[in-house]
Amino acid sequence: MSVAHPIIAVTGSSGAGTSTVKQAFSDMFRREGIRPVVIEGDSFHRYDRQTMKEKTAEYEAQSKILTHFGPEANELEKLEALFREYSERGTGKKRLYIHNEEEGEPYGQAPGTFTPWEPIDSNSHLLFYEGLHGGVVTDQVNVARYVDLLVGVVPVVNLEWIQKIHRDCLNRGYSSEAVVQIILKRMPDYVHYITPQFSHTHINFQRVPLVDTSNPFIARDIPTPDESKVVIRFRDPHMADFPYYLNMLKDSYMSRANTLVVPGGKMGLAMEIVLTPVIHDIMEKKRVRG
Ligand SMILES: Nc1ncnc2c1ncn2[C@@H]1O[C@H](COP(=O)(O)OP(=O)(O)OP(=O)(O)O)[C@@H](O)[C@H]1O
Ligand SMILES: O=C(CO)[C@H](O)[C@H](O)COP(=O)(O)O
Repeated sequence: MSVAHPIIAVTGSSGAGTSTVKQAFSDMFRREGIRPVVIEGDSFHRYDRQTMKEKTAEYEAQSKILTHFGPEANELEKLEALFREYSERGTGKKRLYIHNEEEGEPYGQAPGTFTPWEPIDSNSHLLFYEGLHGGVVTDQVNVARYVDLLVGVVPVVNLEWIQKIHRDCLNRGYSSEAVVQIILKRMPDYVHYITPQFSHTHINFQRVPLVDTSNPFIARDIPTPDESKVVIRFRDPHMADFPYYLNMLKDSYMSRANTLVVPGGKMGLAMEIVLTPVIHDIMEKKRVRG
């Protein structure tokens, strides 16, 4: 945690919608005049796509499993070191993992490769992380302890899978069968390294569909925002101004003392209403400290 160099992290599984939520944050940052340094979680993968394929085969030959959810396929020590360095000095290094042709074009790089490490803007107001491991804690690393605001994005799992299958087939060139195989293979790492993070988060946004998603593997469409609700859970209810939220968000209600439910179509607005005061507070403390 750092008053001078705060870190905001959005953590969630692959297909949860963290990239979509990143857009909501970038709108808030723009409106508030905040200059973030943006870190993508996938840039901390340990291997490029070709090496990952080779390593996966080596693991399988030894009856072991290597997946992008677990510590062996990610440089979690480097992620922790970046968060530590940023929170102490506001400096560090970043790179990108290129998923497809479109992402690679500006860099002249092929899908499945990394851009070179480069120093981050040393005049940023805060670090914003979006990805798989923003709140990870293992025997070796504790990334969560450096994060000033940790937000979980967690659709119920059937919806998460539908979103992943759609995105990977449409934008990343995978077949639906290949995505199902990846989901299956990642399950142990999902349980051990992804879900425990949602106990460290300050706020979770969980999208719950109101249409039948009982067989996510044949679903043709992602349930729309209007076909869903969003459950927003605060670890510390004292950080929440529930009367304000209930007043601002039509048709919202509380389902528990620390939990707000809003219509799915209001997810963006709810994020803005809930998170803008928290971000203001972080920036105000930074300003007062000078
Ligand atoms: N609230 C939402 N309502 C409708 N569709 C959504 C919502 N959030 C995400 N999606 C859809 O789900 C898919 C996955 O979302 P997104 O790419 O943001 O996931 P991600 O968590 O960033 O995945 P990865 O970490 O693998 O990049 C996208 O097709 C996106 O349009
Ligand atoms: O979603 C993921 C992790 O968040 C991807 O599976 C991972 O980044 C590997 O990507 P690719 O299959 O494009 O090489």
